[in-house]
Amino acid sequence: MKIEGSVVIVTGGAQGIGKAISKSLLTLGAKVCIADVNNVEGDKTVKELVDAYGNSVIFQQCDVTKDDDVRNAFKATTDTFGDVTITVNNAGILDEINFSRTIAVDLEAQIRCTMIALEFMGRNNGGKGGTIVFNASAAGIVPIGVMPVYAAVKHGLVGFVRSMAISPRIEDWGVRFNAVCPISVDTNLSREENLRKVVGDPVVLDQLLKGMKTAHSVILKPSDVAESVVKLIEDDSLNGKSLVVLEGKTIFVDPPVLDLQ
Ligand SMILES: NC(=O)c1ccc[n+]([C@@H]2O[C@H](COP(=O)([O-])OP(=O)(O)OC[C@H]3O[C@@H](n4cnc5c(N)ncnc54)[C@H](O)[C@@H]3O)[C@@H](O)[C@H]2O)c1
Ligand SMILES: CCCCC/C=C\C=C\[C@H](O)C/C=C\C/C=C\CCCC(=O)O
Repeated sequence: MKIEGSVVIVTGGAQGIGKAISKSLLTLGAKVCIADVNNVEGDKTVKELVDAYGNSVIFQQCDVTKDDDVRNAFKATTDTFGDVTITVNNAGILDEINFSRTIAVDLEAQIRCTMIALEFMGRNNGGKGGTIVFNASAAGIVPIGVMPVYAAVKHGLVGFVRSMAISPRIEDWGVRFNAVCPISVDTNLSREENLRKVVGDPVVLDQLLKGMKTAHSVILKPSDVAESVVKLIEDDSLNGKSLVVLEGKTIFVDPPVLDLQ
C-alpha cells in the first residue's frame, strides 16, 4: 500500500526502533501518532519531529497493557488525522526477571493492540482496512538460551501473526499482518546497562555480555529495521510473513506448515 497520505499508529515510538520507523513513515508522507507510555521521551521526540515534518505527527501517552489507553490512542489519531490504515505494534521490553511483565507487554499487549486496531481499521467495522506490522525479533525465529522468556514471547508473536494472516475473517477485515524479526539493534533495550538490570542469573549475564563482544555479534541501526517495516507495508502481496533483518540483508523465514487443518 501507498504510505503517502496514510494514517499510522506506532506503539513505543518515543525512542529506539519505533522512533526510526516513525521518521521513515513521516518522510514518506504519512501522518503518525506516536503512542508510548514514556511521556518525557514522547514529548521530546514529537517536538523534534514537528520541527522537521510539521503537524503530521502527534504524541499520545499510552500504556499498551491498558485497554482504555490503546482505545484512546486510536480515537485521538482518528479524530486528528482520519481513519487509521497502518498500525505498527512495536512497543516491547526485555526483562527475564519480571517475566510476567515481558509476557504482558511483548505478547498480550500486542494482541490487545491488534484486536483494538481491527475495531478501527477493519472494513467490517466501517474502517478502510490496511496493514499491521509487528516488531518481533530474530528471537522469535531461533532459540536464544540467554533470554528464554523473551524468545518465548517473540515466538508467540510470530505464531500470532502467521495465524491472523489465515483467519477466516481476513477478507472481511481487509488487513494484512506481517512481522519484522531483527537481530540485535543499537537501542536502550540491548545496552549493557539495561541487560545488567533485566537478566538475573550471573552465569547467563556473563555469557550474554561475552557473546555481544564477539566478532560475529552484529548490532544493527534502528533505521535498518525501519527500512524493512516500509517494505512490509508497501508490498501488498505480503501476509503472514516473518522478515528477518540481518547485517546488509533480509530473509523471509517460513517455518514448515504441517497439513493439520
Ligand atoms: N533492540 C534490539 O536489539 C531489538 C531487536 C529486535 C527486536 N526488538 C524489538 O523492538 C521493539 C522496540 O524496542 P527498542 O529496541 O526500540 O527498545 P527501546 O527501549 O529503545 O524502545 C521501546 C519503547 O517502547 C516503549 N514502551 C515500553 N513499554 C511500553 C508500554 N507498556 N506501553 C507503551 N510503550 C511502551 C518505551 O517507552 C520505549 O519508548 C521491541 O518490541 C523489541 O523487542 C529490539
Ligand atoms: C546474542 C544475544 C544478543 C543480545 C542483545 C540484547 C538484546 C537483543 C534483543 C533482540 O531482540 C535480540 C534478537 C536476537 C539475538 C541476536 C542474534 C541471535 C543470533 C542467533 C543465531 O545466530 O542463531
